[in-house]
Amino acid sequence: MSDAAPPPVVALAGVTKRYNNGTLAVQGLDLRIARGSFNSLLGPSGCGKSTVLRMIAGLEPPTSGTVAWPEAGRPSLGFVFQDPTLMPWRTALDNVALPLRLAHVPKPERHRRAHAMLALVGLSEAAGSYPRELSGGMRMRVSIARALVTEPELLLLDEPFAALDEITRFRLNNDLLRLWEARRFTAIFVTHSIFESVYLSGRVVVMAARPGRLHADIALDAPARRDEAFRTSPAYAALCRTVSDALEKAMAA
Ligand SMILES: Nc1ncnc2c1ncn2[C@@H]1O[C@H](COP(=O)(O)OP(=O)(O)OP(=O)(O)O)[C@@H](O)[C@H]1O
Repeated sequence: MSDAAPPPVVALAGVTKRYNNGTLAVQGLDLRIARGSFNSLLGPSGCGKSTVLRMIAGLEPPTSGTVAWPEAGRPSLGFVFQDPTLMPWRTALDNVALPLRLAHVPKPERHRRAHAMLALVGLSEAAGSYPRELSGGMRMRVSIARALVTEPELLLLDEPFAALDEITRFRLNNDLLRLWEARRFTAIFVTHSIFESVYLSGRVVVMAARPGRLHADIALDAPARRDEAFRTSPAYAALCRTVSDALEKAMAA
């Protein structure tokens, strides 16, 4: 047995992104993401968080530097956006089943898997409902179920809960954690919220803006199980203070 750390799922090395209009969105970013970890990217508006996520997803090429998959090649990916982007003319079940349909999974099998995912996000009752009949939180649950139905190894989430009220957001934070505990996908979660990043992640990567760069990389020594008791604990408050201090420095940097 070797003591060497396992290779990361994804490794960004010296990644710079300059858009065609000249905006230097990200400069010289080095980032390694461990398998099965839950990571948040936190930073002020415009610091390049979404750009980093899009480069990892392969939706945007870096201008220089590399995005490499050292482990076993590029894993399967799921992407959750801030807007649930559901098809209004399809039921919740059919929206969740869509990636399986695109992958030519036979109908009985895709319905079985879509039903199982809807059950996992607590929406069994809503399988036959259309998006307009669902609340914002329910629509986001459908969107998460759709991203997870193919059982991706890497889940990328770009401020998925930003448009939701705080109570729904807290509930969905818990849902996401329970899904992560059950499935142990690798997660990279973009957020503006210190509280959310600390609640969800084992690691918070704080970015600074203009140009977007890594400012601080904070490992969170928090209980294995995050729940409402953790949210109201002194340990949580102390971790939020640590991350808040780092963010304040990032904004002044
Ligand atoms: N397609 C694009 N073309 C040109 N500039 C872009 C493009 N996408 C993003 N930018 C610019 O790149 C910078 C980083 O944007 P990005 O959306 O990655 O930041 P962010 O940290 O995710 O911001 P926010 O938190 O506000 O969503 C910003 O200055 C933005 O205006």
